[in-house]
Amino acid sequence: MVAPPENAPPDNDVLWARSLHHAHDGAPALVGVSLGVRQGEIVALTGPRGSGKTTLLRCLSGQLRPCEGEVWFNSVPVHTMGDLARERLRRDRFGWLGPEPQLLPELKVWENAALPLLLAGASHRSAKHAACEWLDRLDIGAFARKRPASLTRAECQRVALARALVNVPSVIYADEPTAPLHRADRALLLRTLTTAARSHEITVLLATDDEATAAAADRRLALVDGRLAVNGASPLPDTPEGQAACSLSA
Ligand SMILES: Nc1ncnc2c1ncn2[C@@H]1O[C@H](COP(=O)(O)OP(=O)(O)OP(=O)(O)O)[C@@H](O)[C@H]1O
Repeated sequence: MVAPPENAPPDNDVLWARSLHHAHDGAPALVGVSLGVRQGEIVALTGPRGSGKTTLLRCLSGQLRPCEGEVWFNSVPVHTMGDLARERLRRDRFGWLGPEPQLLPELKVWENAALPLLLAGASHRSAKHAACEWLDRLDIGAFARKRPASLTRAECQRVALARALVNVPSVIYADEPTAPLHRADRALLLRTLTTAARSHEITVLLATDDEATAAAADRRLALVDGRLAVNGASPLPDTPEGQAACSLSA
């Protein structure tokens, strides 16, 4: 039997971070953020513009290596992984949904939605089948053979959600996913995301400054100036006590 790594996190958290610090060009964006998230939880990450939400999602998803601190996914250290391993992890186990759909204009809608499966080596036929199922659920199945340029922005955002869900990832990082949408489109996108997450036990980290969007989550975490606040109180200092109290698992 392989011994667990030293200082490994509790194994009941799918995602766990300890004392994350990150600075952009010397300006601090995250200051001692520690958290743990259980499988299947939907957690809203709230806070004003510039409070560090995107930076935290990027560190947790392995897109950005934090200046200091640890990120663990299913008890595997992400912060020490090489670039290739992190890319594979992001492709196979994580989904990303940002405020912009970022679709590839030369690909058809279904190909955009199927991209994570195609990149992972799934057959064309099974990837298309899975992508079209999600597109149907999002009421855009009729556009499967079109190019993104012929869709509205809200429809493109639904394609981006289908792409995030298509390989049924362990974790979806959603960064202000409803920000560019009108109210009805927001509701459909959120409903599909949360329904899919609950039925497939997908963990969701949802960064938002929109109250209605945050209300769809099981729990909230507030970031203020790169620090986590606890229950709306002032952010705790970056001490062992503060880190412990900041843990989402507490
Ligand atoms: N690539 C970057 N280069 C330089 N500074 C950055 C970069 N990304 C973020 N920042 C700065 O880091 C801080 C945190 O930004 P971040 O985008 O993480 O916050 P946010 O809460 O997601 O805000 P927003 O809602 O505006 O995206 C801000 O002061 C921002 O200006």
